[in-house]
Amino acid sequence: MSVTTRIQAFQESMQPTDVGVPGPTSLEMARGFRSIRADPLSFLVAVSGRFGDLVSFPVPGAPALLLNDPADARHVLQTAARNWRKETVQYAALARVTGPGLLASAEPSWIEHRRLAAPAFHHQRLLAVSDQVRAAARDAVGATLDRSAPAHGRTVDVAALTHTIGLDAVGRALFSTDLSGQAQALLDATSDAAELVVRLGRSVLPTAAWTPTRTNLRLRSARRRLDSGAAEIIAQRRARGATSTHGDDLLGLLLDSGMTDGEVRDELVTMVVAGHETVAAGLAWTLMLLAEHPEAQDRLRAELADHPGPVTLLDHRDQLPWTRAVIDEALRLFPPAWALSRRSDAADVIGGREVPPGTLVIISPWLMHRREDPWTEPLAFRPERFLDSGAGRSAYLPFGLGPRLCIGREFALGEMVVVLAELLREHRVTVPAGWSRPRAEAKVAVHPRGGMPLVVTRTGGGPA
Ligand code: HEM
Repeated sequence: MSVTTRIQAFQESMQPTDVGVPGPTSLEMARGFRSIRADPLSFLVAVSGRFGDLVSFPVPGAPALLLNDPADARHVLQTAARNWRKETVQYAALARVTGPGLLASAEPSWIEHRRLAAPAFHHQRLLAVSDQVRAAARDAVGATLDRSAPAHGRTVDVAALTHTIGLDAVGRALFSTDLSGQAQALLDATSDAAELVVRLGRSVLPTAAWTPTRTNLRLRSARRRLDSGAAEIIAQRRARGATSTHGDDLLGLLLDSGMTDGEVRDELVTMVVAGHETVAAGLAWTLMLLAEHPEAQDRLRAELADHPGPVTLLDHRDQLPWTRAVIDEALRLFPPAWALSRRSDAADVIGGREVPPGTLVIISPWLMHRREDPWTEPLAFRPERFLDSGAGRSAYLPFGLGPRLCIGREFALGEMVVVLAELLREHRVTVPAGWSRPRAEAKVAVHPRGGMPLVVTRTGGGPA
């Protein structure tokens, strides 16, 4: 190929592919670059308001589309899932921390690891670890609030509290390990890694992992710290020895599966990253909504009073329907996973348009959950929506859809119910004087910027 032909081919590959879908121009994107980066959630809301359910972004090469029609999302994530893989910048960035673990893997062989891990999330196992999750919640609530929540109330950053519980619950339930010795180091390393992953996922030019940029160096340091945490957990378990098996928790299943230590490490770090930040953020927003809606909180406390026995990770929709509806509605308004991305292997039809191989799509639960159809008054907090017929469920995907649906869904929902029960049975949360909501910041999870300061008051049990 001549130099001129090569230059022409390069120039063509740098042109956006027009598939006849409206969207912002390159100039608009360039002008809005800083604000888009600072607040991608508002950007997504603005472009879908302006261009509708299918929006095209002016990127070089194959099309990049934002899909906000529930039927299109279902097509990509479920019906045609085989054609839409996780081969995207976001997942490549995540894989720099987690390796090709379950969450980031774009390979069809992901299914083998999913099958190996699945028994750790089966119903029987979740029932068995309910005590551990309850203990994680009780210990953290006790340590934070017994000191600091007198009868007249005290302001507490509940986001920090839910982070501690989230990490401890993963450690106890999935690895039968007390992570408290390395909790701060793991929390710091995962939050550093998460921040850097987001930065890499949003950067315009991909940087090779070996280039000594500041981000790469910091990422390497976070990864080293996570590696050493994971290595310690694996070594401790191996040191216990195995009679016939290493145990029936997730770590035992992985060690018995014949995976290499490197592969076990990837799954372990995946579960730490995917399993604590999301639940912690979801709980912090749930507590905020309950503090803003005291009547909903009183109803929840009354429901708990009618159910004095220990709460398990399962059966809460029957036993504590209001509590569960509150969680469902909080995950609608503040879905921790705010954007899912996929790339097509082969040509397909999306929203009636033919799209070529290599098309990137972004599906945002944050946007989908704010659609006026089917959600009436979508910004209002109304847990009742989830008590009845299931209206709106087609546009509800806090845990994704299809074969890549969150493996930790039942664990996460159960953990959230357990934590609310442990905290709110004997405490009330209210908003501090001069309250304004923390900004929703889109990192790996949508989390409250600067924490979630709420006033926690001891009630001594029963509705406040
Ligand atoms: C409220 C809490 C949680 C939310 C909102 C959430 C959300 C999600 C979503 C949306 C996906 C699909 C991503 C995609 O399709 O691109 C996902 C996948 C995943 N989640 Fe969760 N998650 C939560 C809790 C957890 C927990 C507690 C764990 C583990 C302990 C976990 C582990 C995973 C894993 C391993 C995957 C990848 C599954 C696969 O591809 O086979 N998540 N999660």
